[in-house]
Amino acid sequence: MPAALVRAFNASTLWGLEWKENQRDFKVHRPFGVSFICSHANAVKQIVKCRGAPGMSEAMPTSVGGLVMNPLGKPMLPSEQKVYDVVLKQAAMVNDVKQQKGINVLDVKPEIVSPSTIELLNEAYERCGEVCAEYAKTFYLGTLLMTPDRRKAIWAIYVWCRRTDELVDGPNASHITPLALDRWEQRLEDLFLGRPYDMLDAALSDTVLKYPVDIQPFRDMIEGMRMDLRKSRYKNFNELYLYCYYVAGTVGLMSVPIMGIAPESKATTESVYNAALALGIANQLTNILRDVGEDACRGRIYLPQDELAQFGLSDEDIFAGKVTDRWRAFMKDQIKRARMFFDEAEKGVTELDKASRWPVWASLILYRQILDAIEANDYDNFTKRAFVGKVKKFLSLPIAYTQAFVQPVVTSKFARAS
Ligand SMILES: CC(C)=CCC/C(C)=C/CC/C(C)=C/CC/C(C)=C/[C@@H]1[C@@H](COP(=O)(O)OP(=O)(O)O)[C@]1(C)CC/C=C(\C)CC/C=C(\C)CCC=C(C)C
Ligand SMILES: [Mn+2]
Repeated sequence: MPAALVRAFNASTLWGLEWKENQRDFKVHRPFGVSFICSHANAVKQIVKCRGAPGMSEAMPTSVGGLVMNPLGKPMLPSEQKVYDVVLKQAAMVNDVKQQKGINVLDVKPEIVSPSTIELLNEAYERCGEVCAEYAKTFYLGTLLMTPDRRKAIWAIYVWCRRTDELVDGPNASHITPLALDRWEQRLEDLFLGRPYDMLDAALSDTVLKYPVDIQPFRDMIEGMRMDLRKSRYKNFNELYLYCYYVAGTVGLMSVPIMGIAPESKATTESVYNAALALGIANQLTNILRDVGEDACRGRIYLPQDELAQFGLSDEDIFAGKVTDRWRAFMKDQIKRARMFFDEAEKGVTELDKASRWPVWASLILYRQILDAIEANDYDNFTKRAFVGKVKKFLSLPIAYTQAFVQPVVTSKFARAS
């Protein structure tokens, strides 16, 4: 348990727990600044009491025997706690504005721009759509199921993410220095202030003006790229989780304000953000498992080193690229974990605005099938690239539709087997 601070609080009720430096007592924060010091046992009682209150999310971390547990029922890793703080801040921001203004902040703000600007912006959005279609057919397919306004906003976010990733993965990657990433971050700050540098930035600048999108996940994605520049090994899942948050969990947080939360949803805002975060993490873990061979060719191993060792595997085995029983057993474990994050994400999709559920289900089901494809390749992710064929892709659309609009009778297992 970190000495400084363990927080397991619900931002909407403002109940909180602080682990005191003496490692014995907790400070319990209550709404309106009333707080008190109490023993560990009492603090656990308090937090259990607070979680039992109506409207509390099941996705919230719980405290068991002094350990903060994650939604998967495992003790929370330090990086999970750090990321969870971001989720709470994102959700608290939305809740604050909602309370102050008494409006649904996830509604689109009206456009107040001249016709010529609208024309230029439309062109910029069109270009973003073309880039998305060119680089990511599956995501593009998902965006076609969205309302036109949301589709444009997601294209703009997609393009910014893709350009950010290209800085460290693209053809000029070998020339990219931390300074270049600092400049990219300055450009980001500028576009959030309404000062876009180019057309594609202008589309995002317009999007963040219209939707309540916070800058923090964007900054964090750049941080992920910095991490990619300085690191090619991950000691354990704690380190890998943080990387996955930076480069992919952030996409989930960026997308929620666009997708919108259903006005009739009873879930807490943070539980929806948490599910979106889980979808990003699940996607990235899947990406990593699909690309083991490709990444190894670039000298990169995005797998927890301690878990590899537990299965008697080392870097040399990855570079040798032989599918052995040890490798299969290791992969089974990794796939199981990725699926747990997909399952966690599922809980949040139903809470999204009705019009957004279909595309999100579609992308979830499609991405999850890559894990099935790795299994079908007998875990050979060294020489074979797992992919979902066109027929399966199109068959996923009605399944996603059923999940989104009909009573959700299709379970994750059924969707996987399709
Ligand atoms: C409540 C709830 C479940 C809400 C849904 C929230 C939501 C829409 C989440 C989306 C999560 C998502 C799509 C994450 C993307 C993860 C990802 C693929 C990250 C990639 C990182 C780096 O990986 P790597 O370098 O190993 O991979 P490549 O070989 O380079 O591909 C990224 C490349 C970072 C950049 C991410 C993107 C370019 C994708 C951004 C996608 C969107 C904005 C589209 C989201 C749209 C739909 C329809 C889900
Ligand atoms: Mn990449």
